[in-house]
Amino acid sequence: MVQGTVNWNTQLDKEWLQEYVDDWVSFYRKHTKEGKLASYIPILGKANPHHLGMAIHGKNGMIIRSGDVDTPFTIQSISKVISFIVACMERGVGYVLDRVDVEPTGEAFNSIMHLEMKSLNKPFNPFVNAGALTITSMLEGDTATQKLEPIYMLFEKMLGYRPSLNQEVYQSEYESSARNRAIGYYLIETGFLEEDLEITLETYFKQCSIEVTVDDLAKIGLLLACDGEDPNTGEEIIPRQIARITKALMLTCGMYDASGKFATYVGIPAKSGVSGGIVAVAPPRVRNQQFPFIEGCGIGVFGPALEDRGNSIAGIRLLKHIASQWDLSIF
Ligand SMILES: NC(=O)CC[C@H](N)C(=O)O
Repeated sequence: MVQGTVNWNTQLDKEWLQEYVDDWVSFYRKHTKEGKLASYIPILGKANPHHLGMAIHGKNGMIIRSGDVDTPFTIQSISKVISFIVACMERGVGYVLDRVDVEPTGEAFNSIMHLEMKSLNKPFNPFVNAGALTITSMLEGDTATQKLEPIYMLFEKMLGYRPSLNQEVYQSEYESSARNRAIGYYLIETGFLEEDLEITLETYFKQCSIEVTVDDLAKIGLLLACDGEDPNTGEEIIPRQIARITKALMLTCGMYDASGKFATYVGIPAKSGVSGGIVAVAPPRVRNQQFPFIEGCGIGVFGPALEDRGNSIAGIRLLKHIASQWDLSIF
């Protein structure tokens, strides 16, 4: 990366950054060949495995988009970030964290084995399925529609529009739900589920089936980079304490059992989903003023070919490259 007195704010800077990012995206697109589509939800297995797209939204208003940015995809596990935030806003942080822990598992997101093996005091964290189902079960309301409404309202505030549900993906998840049901029954038996299992699963599968784009993820990332304050108006959309806990959880548990490696080699909070999305949060940095997006940015990535942990294979490598080029690590 060329350094010097560049302030990375002008049109020329933008063109320059755009060229770099286009090169990186087309280079890492080749890595999609090494990944596999998630097929345990049959419809996700129909995505184009060679897609790779990225959007970066900076606090300074700069937006860089590259690759397959116009393909919508379902948000999947990234919705666990939103349901966690909504649950904390509705019930209070204390209530939520009394019932779901904040520890990484080192196991797959949908592992059942670890629930019993590690003598469950409470589900390990809000981003593994056991924790996410518990969180969804505590959302206010008696029906899935009522529970989802505050989630949609938060999306609307963050994105500037109300995203829609992909009915086909919802149906596909519903029809292949044996493992999530098994986790749900375990949560009933251990007393963690606060709502009827059918309503919880309907809400959970619907929150996972909300359709977004890389720009939407980048906006969510930017809002978290700004500790929950709208970067344009300064309005508090997510209380600061909740935004900060969310980022800590993303860093420690957001990339499933690859979270340690992601924290080590990329060094920013992120959350992925099995449809191939990743939202990453680059908070403002105080050092190295010569780098772009020094005031902070949100990054949205989409690349449906996954590595064996369930994260976008090309997406992770692309983020690792950008983080090292632009010195994004928070450490
Ligand atoms: N990791 C994911 O994105 C998983 C979400 C998916 N809906 C599931 O529950 O299995």
